[in-house]
Amino acid sequence: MALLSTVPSEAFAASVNDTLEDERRYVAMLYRHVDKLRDVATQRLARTKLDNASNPSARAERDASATMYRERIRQLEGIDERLCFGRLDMDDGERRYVGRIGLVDEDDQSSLLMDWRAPAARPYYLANAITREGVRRRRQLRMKGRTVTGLDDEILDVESAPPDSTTSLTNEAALMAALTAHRTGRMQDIVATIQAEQDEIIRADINGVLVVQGGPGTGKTAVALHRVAYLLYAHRERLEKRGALILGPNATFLRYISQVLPSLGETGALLCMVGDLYPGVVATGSEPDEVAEIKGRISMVQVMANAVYDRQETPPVKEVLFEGDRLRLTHKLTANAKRLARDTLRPHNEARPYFVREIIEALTNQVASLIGRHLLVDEDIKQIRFDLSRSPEVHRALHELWPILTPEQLLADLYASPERIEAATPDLAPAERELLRRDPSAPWTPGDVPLLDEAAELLGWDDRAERAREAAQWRADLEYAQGVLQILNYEEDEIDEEVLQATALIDASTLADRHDDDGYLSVSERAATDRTWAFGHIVVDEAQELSPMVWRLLMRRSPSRSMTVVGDVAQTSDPSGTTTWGDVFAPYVADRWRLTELTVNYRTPAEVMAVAADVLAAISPELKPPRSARTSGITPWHGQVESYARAVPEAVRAEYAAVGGGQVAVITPTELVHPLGDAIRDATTAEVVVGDGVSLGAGVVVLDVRQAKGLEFDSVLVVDPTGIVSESRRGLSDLYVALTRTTKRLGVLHRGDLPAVLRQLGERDTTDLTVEAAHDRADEGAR
Ligand SMILES: Nc1ncnc2c1ncn2[C@@H]1O[C@H](COP(=O)(O)OP(=O)(O)OP(=O)(O)O)[C@@H](O)[C@H]1O
Repeated sequence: MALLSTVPSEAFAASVNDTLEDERRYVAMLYRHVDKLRDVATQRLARTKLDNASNPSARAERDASATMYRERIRQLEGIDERLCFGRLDMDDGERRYVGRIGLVDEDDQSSLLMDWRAPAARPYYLANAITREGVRRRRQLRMKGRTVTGLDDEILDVESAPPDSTTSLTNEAALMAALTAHRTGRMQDIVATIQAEQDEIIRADINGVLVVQGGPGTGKTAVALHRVAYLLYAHRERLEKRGALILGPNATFLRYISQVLPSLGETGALLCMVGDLYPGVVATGSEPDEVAEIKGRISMVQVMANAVYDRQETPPVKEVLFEGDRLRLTHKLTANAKRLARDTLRPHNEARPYFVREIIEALTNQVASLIGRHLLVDEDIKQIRFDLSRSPEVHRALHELWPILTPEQLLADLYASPERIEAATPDLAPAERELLRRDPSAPWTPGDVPLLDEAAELLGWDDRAERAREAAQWRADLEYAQGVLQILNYEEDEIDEEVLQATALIDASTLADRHDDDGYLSVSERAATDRTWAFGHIVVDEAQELSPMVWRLLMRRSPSRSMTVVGDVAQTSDPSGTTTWGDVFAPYVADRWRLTELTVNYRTPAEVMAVAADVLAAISPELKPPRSARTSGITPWHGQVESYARAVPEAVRAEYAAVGGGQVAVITPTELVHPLGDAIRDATTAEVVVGDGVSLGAGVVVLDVRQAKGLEFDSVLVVDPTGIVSESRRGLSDLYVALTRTTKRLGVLHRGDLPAVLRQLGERDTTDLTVEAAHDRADEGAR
């Protein structure tokens, strides 16, 4: 992809000025249109709220309408910023304004604004001087709030361009402005500057598994999110019914990307991490890598099957007391009942009635023999059978022989018992078995989620109705609370979700009968509460990190195998993750998956990428680094220091001053995150946040590599590279991730020798660092 400059001449700039007013008028008209649409939706919402629906179905209808109007208002608010960002002038004189949503003139149905996803808007991203696609001029509108502040024109038809105009092939001016802007802690959409190789992926066929491999900063996440917006537009009916799932690596990352889809006018996708994929379980626990690695192995499928098998017991003999008689279930009897139940090929809980029926039949025969069969008529036998099936002793025996199990119970019992672990894991070494042991009171971890899912399949566990009821209740609680807060005169956008939840506790029982129908749950809400939900499309980000067991779970949620999988096999940190895409998909789609690559790094400047390339070569000489879209003119540096506690806060102060209002990240081994965070807090006036769940807008954040996955900052200080490399089995990949989080500046601080792979860093005198920091402090004092 060529990235050429647009350098407007004076004559060209003058003509731009002439038209600026016209564009301002046009865009103002578009905003008036949007305001009108929003007013209509607001009025309809108000009217719907007044509707005193008298029966459950009318209430469900009212709530569904209210949800629809609220979504519409949210959509129109989301697209307000840079509503219109470009214009195409076609050869035949047609003008197409391109923006976030489509708007039409109500009188003549002509297009006022074309949705960026419409086929007719595509030349905006693809046309160049060689393949013009009928475009004569492409115009970028620069906006501040709702006002057009400038124009960038590209004349694609050289013949008709002003004689001294510069012809360029791409939107480089706008692209570079976007790439060098300060990071805010929230990912921005790229709708105005999507590049051709990205556009191909965004609009690729929805069917099948599409793998997008790309180095750091190549826009994989951005492309994946814009692809969801595109698919929601192009296949709205399918995705409205089945929903779209976006899976990301951690909560911080999900918050980081959470604004992108709303800014594209889409709110209908479900954002999750692996820990959320088993409804009803909050998998927030953590565990050592080696435990997670065992749980992620595909051999756990057999382990779970063994664990279930182990719960179907056949003791040598089982005695059951019934009305004073001691009945005997011999091994042969229970084994026979077990075989019959298993032969049904049903999951454990569903096969149980067959087992129970056999056992009750066997016990009925015994009781009949004890009384004397010749004395009994059919009615008596029926009565005995009935009494046995009501007997607590019989129930107890049946429970011991073939218990009804929930997935949580199966897994908790397994982890709690060395004997059960041994029985289920014949192929594990004793030390590995020991690693699986866990206290039943410990919280579930993301590694447990696919095992619970596997267990649910094996057990035939179905709690959809219960989950749906819970979700309906939750939604009802929130809406009630919202109502209360509005009575108290809060504006809707001042109400944060935690306050809502607290207020929701006021009167849960009133709510229960106000919303006794769950028919108005949105698709995402229904999908989130249903373990067996089949999504219309699944997007997986940082996909290299997923274990084989998680892939198995995801394939269950995508029977149509409609997936977009984005990742970089060079950035794999998780010991269960993958370094070869073929290995992931072969079991599910053989070789029927498509691989596409992104090759340009939009985040990391060339100076930093040159350093990271050596690390990449050390991971695997076959891996090629992406090409940086720009240089920064800033040399990445390293400094050897005696004490991190002293040097890091000074370096942070210097970097914070250097990025002037931007964001600085310290990326360091996990054990240093909190100690360094504390030391930095005392040394800077900036807001400093530390560790997971970071507030994304803070000036300084301190993270380990996993927490920094997928994020980016104006300046990155990597502290203790040797510690990062030795911290995990894939330490070099972690170092590669850490180095490539910066959009501008990179510094590396180390106590011992600099790792050889970082030899391209320019050496920096650390006394100089202290002097610079002191200088900044003096400056601040002067201000
Ligand atoms: N066409 C584009 N126009 C403007 N900005 C872009 C474009 N493509 C990518 N970017 C920006 O480049 C940065 C990196 O993008 P993104 O985070 O999607 O990359 P990634 O491939 O997912 O990176 P990583 O694998 O390192 O997490 C983001 O700030 C993104 O907005």
